[in-house]
Amino acid sequence: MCCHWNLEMPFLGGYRGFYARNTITLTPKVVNDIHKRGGTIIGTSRGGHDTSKIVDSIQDRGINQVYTIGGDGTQKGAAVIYEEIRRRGLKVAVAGIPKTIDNDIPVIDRSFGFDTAVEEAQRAINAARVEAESIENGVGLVKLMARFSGFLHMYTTLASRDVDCCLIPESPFYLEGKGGLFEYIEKRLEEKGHMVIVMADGVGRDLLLESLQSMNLKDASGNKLLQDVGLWLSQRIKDHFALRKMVLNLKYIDLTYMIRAIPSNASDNIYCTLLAQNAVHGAMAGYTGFTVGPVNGRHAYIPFYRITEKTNKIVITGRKWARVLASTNQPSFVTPKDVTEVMKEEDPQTPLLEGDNCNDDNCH
Ligand SMILES: Nc1ncnc2c1ncn2[C@@H]1O[C@H](COP(=O)(O)OP(=O)(O)O)[C@@H](O)[C@H]1O
Ligand SMILES: O=P(O)(O)OC[C@H]1O[C@](O)(COP(=O)(O)O)[C@@H](O)[C@@H]1O
Repeated sequence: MCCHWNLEMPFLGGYRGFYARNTITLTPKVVNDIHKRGGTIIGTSRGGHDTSKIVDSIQDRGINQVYTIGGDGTQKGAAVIYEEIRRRGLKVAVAGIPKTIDNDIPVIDRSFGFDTAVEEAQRAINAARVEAESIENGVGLVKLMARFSGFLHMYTTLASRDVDCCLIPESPFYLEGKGGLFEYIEKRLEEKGHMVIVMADGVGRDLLLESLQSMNLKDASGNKLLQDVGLWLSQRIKDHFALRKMVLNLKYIDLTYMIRAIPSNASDNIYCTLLAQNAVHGAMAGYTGFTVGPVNGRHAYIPFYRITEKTNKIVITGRKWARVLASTNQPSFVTPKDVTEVMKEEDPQTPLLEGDNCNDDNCH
């Protein structure tokens, strides 16, 4: 990229920034150190996606390149803007840059921020293990972000080797009876005297739906809001052990924003630069309507429709999840009905490549 640029248009505060008319001038001096800080200097928001107003603003200002940075929602938003730009016949390139700690964007190998989040989560797991190890029948319960995809939890578990149970949104679990979570905790404490559980904030939705308050509440982007499942699970585990008159010392660590708010690590810094450069090169070369990112290790321009057609999720009948089960020894909780449903979902009608989109073990 050239060195004498002056980027005057970045809109502040996500999509709503397009019509709020707040912009900031980005110069090399302004952005020089931003990779050493967490968060974003251009702000973020949920909701506020009025396509028509956004494209009006793009048109009024004579913008000819639009770059969006964010997760699967952001890519969907960019795709809709791209369609409207095409409909109006404007000469404007739209490029998406995949940034989310959830790693839930399909097709690409991983999203920017994911590696940093996995690394940071290791520190929490370590703290949970130390706390749990120090006390009789200690259980460290760590909650990490992600409502619908358990990649962060799976990779954290595989990397740390201290995790005894990993609960992800894709794999429904149950508490009571044979093969249930309570039985496993009892067994693990008997064997080891302590244990660490990692959970996503989107797990156990079916169990939580019993609590009516959390139903139909949505955030500004339309994502379903969930009750704090970590506090709920902590209480259920404590109640179970109290009923059985067994000693239990549970330490609950809720890490949600601690993971997302930190500066990116070295590998993500390099990756981010590549994504940014490739996005600019794509737009300059005349491409539009794409998300940039590596596919099986090769950087590619992927049409929006491929990115928005589904969400990247862990295949609970796949090899990678099997590795987690083998390394933790936790019950799989999977029933034959779950397997049939996964098989149905994983039967792609229009494969992109063989081993499409890293859901299985070809990519990460
Ligand atoms: N299907 C969609 N069409 C248009 N805009 C969308 C769509 N889904 C999400 N968005 C917009 O994208 C932005 C980011 O989405 P969100 O789900 O909050 O975060 P993320 O990008 O991390 O997934 C929000 O402003 C939201 O309104
Ligand atoms: O409370 P907020 O700001 O809406 O964020 C919560 C959600 O954002 C996410 O962290 C995703 O964030 P990013 O896509 O920005 O990395 C989800 O895992 C989580 O459920």
